[in-house]
Amino acid sequence: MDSSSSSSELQNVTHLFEPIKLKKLPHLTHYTTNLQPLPNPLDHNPYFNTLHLQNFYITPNDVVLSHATRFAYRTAGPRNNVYFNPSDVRVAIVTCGGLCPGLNTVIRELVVGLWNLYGVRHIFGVTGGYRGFYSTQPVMLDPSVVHNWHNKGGTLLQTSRGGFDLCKIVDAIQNRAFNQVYIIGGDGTMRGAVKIFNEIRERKLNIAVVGIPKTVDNDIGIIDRSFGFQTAVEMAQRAISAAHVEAESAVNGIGLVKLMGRSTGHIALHATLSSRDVDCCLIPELDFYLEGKGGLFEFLDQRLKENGHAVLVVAEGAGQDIIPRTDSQKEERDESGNLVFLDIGVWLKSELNKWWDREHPGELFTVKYIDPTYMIRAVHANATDNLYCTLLAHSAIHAVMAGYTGFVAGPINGNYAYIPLEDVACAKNPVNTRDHNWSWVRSVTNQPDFLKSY
Ligand SMILES: Nc1ncnc2c1ncn2[C@@H]1O[C@H](COP(=O)(O)OP(=O)(O)O)[C@@H](O)[C@H]1O
Ligand SMILES: O=P(O)(O)OC[C@H]1O[C@](O)(COP(=O)(O)O)[C@@H](O)[C@@H]1O
Ligand SMILES: [Mg+2]
Repeated sequence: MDSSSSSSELQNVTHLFEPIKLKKLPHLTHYTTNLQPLPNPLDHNPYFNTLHLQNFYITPNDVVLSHATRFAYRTAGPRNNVYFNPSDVRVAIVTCGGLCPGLNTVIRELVVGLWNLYGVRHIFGVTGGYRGFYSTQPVMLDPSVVHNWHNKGGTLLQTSRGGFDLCKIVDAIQNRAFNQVYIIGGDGTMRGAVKIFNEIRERKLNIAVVGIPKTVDNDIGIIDRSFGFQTAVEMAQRAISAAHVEAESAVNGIGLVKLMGRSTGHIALHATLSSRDVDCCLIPELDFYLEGKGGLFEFLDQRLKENGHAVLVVAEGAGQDIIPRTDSQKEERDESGNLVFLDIGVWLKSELNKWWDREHPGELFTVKYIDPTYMIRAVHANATDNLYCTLLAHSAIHAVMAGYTGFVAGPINGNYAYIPLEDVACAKNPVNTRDHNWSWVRSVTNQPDFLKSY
């Protein structure tokens, strides 16, 4: 008899059955009147034989579970009924914040999906980020305009930071008679999107607002990961590989790579784990120090003695507290209000050189500093990210056509779901330096824990 099925082996798992709460999604019918459900136009789409495909439409019983939070979310996909007549739909698509591989794919798939799946014909791109709503003319988009956009990096709609003027944005949405607004952006953008959604709800307008989370840093919570992240990690690995070659080819060579990661070190962590050439990975979530017992210099000294070279990866937001700043530098912000960082890579390189001259005067030593910052995000998405972008765009379209609003589409435990916009705007996604992933990094690098023992 299989011992795993013996009753003596069974364990009490009642904690698995604690109640799970379903996250409610805002729907246009919650605050507007005279909206009637219509049959889904997919019923007559030659490519989707909805009558013969079993369980084609998602029902209210279909949910995606988040094991971490014990919440259930509505499953993404087409619904039986829609709340927009395709011929009345006027779509606005906007990209905001920094670049991320896959932005153009999402735009392309929104346009093609709306056009081919639902027969929507009035689709516009708002150019240059949030400010574009009130400062530029929207551009008309159709499948012929966007057909090859998935092969291009950046955003062909252009983007920007700052320029968020709630009243002007919602007035412009109203004046241009947009009734579906697709907002692609990061954490800052999602906070703006919540305000736009609330204002539209306040004005009782029949306009759906959806957020499509974009962040190369992977700093948005709840969803499994953001699109473009895998592509960025792949590009980061190339920089690490070059740093390794440079370090190995020098006497006492250090290869230093600075990677993106404003407040989270996911790119640095994943590139470190997948490259295996890294001796130490420094991220914003982990305080570190240079001098003394357990510090970075002591560790590198040892590595150079053992291996003759070392590779150091640092996320841009790491160590910002230990770089000396002038009073004006402490106040400096970008247009969106994000603190302007000092260059941790440049500072570390200079401190490393000073340390070596002090401790090992006259001995050969080289630091090769590689800053691939924009190279890792200014590329088109790889195959996995392109597929992800496509599913995201289609998920967003199905829910908006079904009348949902104030939500974000994204994968949870590998399943596409709809999440209230407000939840996503508040959810950060820091690297947990107390979990097994970080222990794994340390076991790969053997780097210090930087916990001072005195
Ligand atoms: N709290 C906020 N409320 C309203 N708009 C915001 C907020 N934070 C950022 N934004 C706007 O969102 C856009 C993108 O924000 P930013 O932080 O630059 O990039 P990201 O969305 O990629 O994090 C900018 O136009 C910015 O003005
Ligand atoms: O020079 P820019 O365009 O402001 O972008 C730099 C920033 O963009 C980021 O990739 C994050 O951008 P988002 O906040 O737009 O996701 C950070 O890693 C970096 O600090
Ligand atoms: Mg951001």
